[in-house]
Amino acid sequence: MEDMKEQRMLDYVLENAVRGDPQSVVDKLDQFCRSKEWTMNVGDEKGLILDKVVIEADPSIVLELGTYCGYSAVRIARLLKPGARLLSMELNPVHASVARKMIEFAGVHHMVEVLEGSAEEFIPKLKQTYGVETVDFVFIDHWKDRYLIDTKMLEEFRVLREGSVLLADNVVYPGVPDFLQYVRTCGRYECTNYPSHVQYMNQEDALEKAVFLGYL
Ligand SMILES: C[S@@+](CC[C@H](N)C(=O)[O-])C[C@H]1O[C@@H](n2cnc3c(N)ncnc32)[C@H](O)[C@@H]1O
Ligand SMILES: [Mg+2]
Repeated sequence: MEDMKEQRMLDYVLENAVRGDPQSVVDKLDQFCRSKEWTMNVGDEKGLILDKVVIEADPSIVLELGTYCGYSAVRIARLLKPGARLLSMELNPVHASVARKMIEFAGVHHMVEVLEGSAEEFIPKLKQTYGVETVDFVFIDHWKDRYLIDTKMLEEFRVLREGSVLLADNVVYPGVPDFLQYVRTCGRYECTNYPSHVQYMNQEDALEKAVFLGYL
């Protein structure tokens, strides 16, 4: 693992950020990606949109599909109110391990739980195993061919409530046309598009907010 960029990114944070200060962890992650190696964190530019949508939603229960190294988990957690929970799902055990260390260093581990495995595996267990009745906010940022399937699973297992906010990354690049078409046309969501750029690059990208209207 020492030769992986995820480990180098973690080491950079451990050496340069302030323990217990989530903003400094976010800042040092962005600094690493801008000055050393590109990684797939949502990044500082789209991160400002993520912040705005989280603040507006003021969620108590948050789901994240795709933790990677914990950048967005730390970014979201720093905005949550006391007692709020973030459950973040990550398929890759190396990523999950780095993320847990990042989250612990940032001092937000009391509100963030990394679930190691696929979203498909955890969504059906949210109510019984994790005590989650419904979620207030979902950040969707895992593999792009899973956005639509896992969104439909969130509906099927009644994890969404009227007003639940989905925020999906990368809807332009690399793009998720099946997901976008579904949320924009099925009648169950009110959608807003937030144009931006791919993290740490000039390539156009966007986030899509889809507010669930209920099981119509
Ligand atoms: C773009 S990265 C997430 C970036 C993270 N949200 C951030 O901004 O810091 C996508 C992550 O999703 C994970 N992943 C892919 N498919 C998944 C699935 N079906 N369930 C859970 N995690 C998945 C990948 O291993 C990868 O770490
Ligand atoms: Mg992304």
